[in-house]
Amino acid sequence: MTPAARVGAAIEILDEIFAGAPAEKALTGWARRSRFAGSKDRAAVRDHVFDGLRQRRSAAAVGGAADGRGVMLGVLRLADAEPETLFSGEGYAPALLTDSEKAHPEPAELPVDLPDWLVPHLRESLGRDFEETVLALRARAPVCLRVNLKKCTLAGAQDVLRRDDIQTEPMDLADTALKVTEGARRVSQSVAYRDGLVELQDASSQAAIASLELSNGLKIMDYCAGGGGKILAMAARCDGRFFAHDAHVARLRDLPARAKRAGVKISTLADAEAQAPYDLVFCDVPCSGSGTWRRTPDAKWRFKEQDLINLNALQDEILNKAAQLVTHKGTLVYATCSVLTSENLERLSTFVTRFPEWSIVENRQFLMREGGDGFFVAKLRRKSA
Ligand SMILES: C[S@@+](CC[C@H](N)C(=O)[O-])C[C@H]1O[C@@H](n2cnc3c(N)ncnc32)[C@H](O)[C@@H]1O
Repeated sequence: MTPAARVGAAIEILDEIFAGAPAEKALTGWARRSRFAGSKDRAAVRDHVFDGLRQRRSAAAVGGAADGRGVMLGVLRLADAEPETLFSGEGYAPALLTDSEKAHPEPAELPVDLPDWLVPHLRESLGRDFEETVLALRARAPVCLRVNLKKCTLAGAQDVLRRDDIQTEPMDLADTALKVTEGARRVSQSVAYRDGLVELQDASSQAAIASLELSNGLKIMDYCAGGGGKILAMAARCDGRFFAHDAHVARLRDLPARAKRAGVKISTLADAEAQAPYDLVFCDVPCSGSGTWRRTPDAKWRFKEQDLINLNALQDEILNKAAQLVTHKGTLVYATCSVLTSENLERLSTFVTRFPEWSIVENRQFLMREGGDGFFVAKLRRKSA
């Protein structure tokens, strides 16, 4: 496909998404209909579509219309690309720019790329960091790897990755984190990945796990384990007994293979109580994902006020249940990939008000300016411990 045809495809897909289709479904549907598109074409089209979703409002303001064409035109202008060469009207390229598109004035100020109802929530949660976070949400997220210290050093992993033409650099945020600077799409086929030397994991999550200062011999439960990213990171940092649970058991299905690759043992449990109590219960609760909206920009436009209310109730319920699984002197960890106070400190103050025997020992909000995703982590212990 020509660069212009890729832009044309992105316009078509964005229109489907704006009409209500989920982004992944629209992208897969297009790929199925477009057998001529190779893997590089699919990746380029996906990048355009995700740029359009991240910058939906600002790009529409710059492009002069809120449809796929206006948004793509705006995305290109915001990136200082030359849309005239791509909107050529030739072959599968978008139609030539109209006079009014060409003359569309630059807006004095770019709108915030968030649904209106969310703006005050985010402004209140982030205070002085609001503007910077809004800007960060417009940009692509870095691809980060976690080096498995049980198998190799950072430098050793970099060497093995280099042999597969994957270039990386260490990140300040976490002692295990590498940022991929070249060859990101080759990671999942690389020797380093296949042999369990590295896993894909955002640097803030890695830093959150490092902050737990885990010691050998602990019995640890990852209560909302999903694919198991957090328990794998914990198991790589100490020797202990590791358990993973998820309300949706099917989400744990990849974990045995990932654990094997990493050279660690993790038992999956449908009933978390079966092996309770635990020295540490980690709750990576379901959340808005606001700290990761650079990676899943469709999610921020779909997220509704009622979703936040429902999530807050679920977050409270999970904390209440998980607390009962912790040994008397043990630690309860609460984490989200969100920057919204209502999902973070507010949940913890609701919890300690209801259960005053617990107190918050430590908490940290990671922001995108530190190099990783937005992420929140807090440690709680019983006052009598
Ligand atoms: C943020 S995700 C976890 C991601 C995972 N820790 C990782 O690093 O890949 C939240 C998980 O909580 C699970 N979940 C939802 N409700 C739950 C509940 N009541 N109890 C336990 N897990 C729950 C979801 O199925 C989902 O997999």
